[in-house]
Amino acid sequence: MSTDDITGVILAGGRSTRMGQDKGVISAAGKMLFEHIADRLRPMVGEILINSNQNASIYGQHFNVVPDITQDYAGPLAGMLAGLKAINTEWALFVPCDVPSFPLDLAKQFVAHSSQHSAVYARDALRDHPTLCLLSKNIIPELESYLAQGERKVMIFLKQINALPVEFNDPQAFANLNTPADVALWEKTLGQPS
Ligand SMILES: Nc1nc2c(ncn2[C@@H]2O[C@H](COP(=O)(O)OP(=O)(O)OP(=O)(O)O)[C@@H](O)[C@H]2O)c(=O)[nH]1
Repeated sequence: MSTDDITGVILAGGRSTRMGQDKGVISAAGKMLFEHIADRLRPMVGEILINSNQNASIYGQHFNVVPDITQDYAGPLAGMLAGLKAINTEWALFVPCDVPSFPLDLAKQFVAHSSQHSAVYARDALRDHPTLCLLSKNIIPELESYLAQGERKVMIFLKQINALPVEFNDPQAFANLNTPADVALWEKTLGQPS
């Protein structure tokens, strides 16, 4: 599998209630959060899409925007379904808009482990990070039926489809920015422009 076989999908479809405004477009360390994600993602994929349910006029200046198909904020899996249905490649690499220091070798490690699996996801020594995952389009029917049953949990779905966890060493890489305080800390520590 080459980078051209993978579309990067930035997951920015949540409500951002803890942040108080759409996380994807807040400014941090000189750029909007989704731009930090896109810059990191760009070398890993052939094309980038953004899953979002708001601010399409901002995201749309940079990338194609794909809103959720399912109703009522059904969680990140809704964004994954929308992304998988929109891509022109077999594979989608999903990264949330609020994990700006995600591993630089994310796609490389996922691809190295994907030959026997239609789904792989990240974990570190402490926890699973199921919203960072590489999924094949062929899981769409299972995902549709899971969501149609009213189920929402990403990790349970990934287990159900026998997704493979791929371990990464640095838990810091998965720092998740949910609040303005998280953003301020990230800017101070990891987010300084080099
Ligand atoms: N498409 C889509 N993505 C979602 C939804 N809810 C959360 N996400 C995404 O899932 C990832 C983790 O989101 P959370 O931080 O748990 O939820 P959030 O809505 O962004 O923020 P809070 O309202 O503060 O919980 C982010 O990339 C979100 O954009 C949803 O209903 N639809």
